[in-house]
Amino acid sequence: QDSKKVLIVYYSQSGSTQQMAQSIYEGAKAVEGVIATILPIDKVQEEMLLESDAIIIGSPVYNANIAPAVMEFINSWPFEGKPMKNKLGAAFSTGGGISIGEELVLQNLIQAMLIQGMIIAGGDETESAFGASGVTGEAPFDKKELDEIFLKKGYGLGKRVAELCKSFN
Ligand SMILES: Cc1cc2nc3c(=O)[nH]c(=O)nc-3n(C[C@H](O)[C@H](O)[C@H](O)COP(=O)(O)O)c2cc1C
Repeated sequence: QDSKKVLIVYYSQSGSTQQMAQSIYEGAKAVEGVIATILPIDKVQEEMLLESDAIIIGSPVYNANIAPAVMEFINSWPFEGKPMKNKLGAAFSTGGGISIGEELVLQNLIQAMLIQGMIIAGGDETESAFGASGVTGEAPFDKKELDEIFLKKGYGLGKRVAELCKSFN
């Protein structure tokens, strides 16, 4: 059986969503027989999307919405013939404050992937049921590094998606 390919893609202006992406990558690559790749959205080529078995997408919260660059990225995906259908998808986000958009962004990313016909997975715990999200600007989480509590959700999401990928044929 060929190795399964998990692609982790993100947009990040100030590095927090990138930190979350990195923890997801660590979780995914810990699974044997899975090739994990991590890339900012502007480096993703269509061919990479098409050859991936799973795509995990991350966006910062911008005015309680997906960052426009991430939405543009998803809007650019091929749709004719639904080539993304039945790929596994998952979402992550970081937001400045608690409950001012993180969850909305996860939901919107999930909905966009469902339009593409993808199969959606959440994280490995109830606390990451819609994907992995983290708070970056409100106390006590207003530190340079993303808090361990959020990085752990990211790791668990990456690992779960990679394991699910392996169990799919
Ligand atoms: C234009 C703009 C709008 C934002 N709107 C929100 C918001 O509505 N809710 C929120 O929680 N954070 C908001 N933030 C904060 C970012 O989501 C937060 O700092 C995030 O962690 C940045 O991710 P990055 O470091 O990967 O760029 C906003 C930031 C910017 C630049």
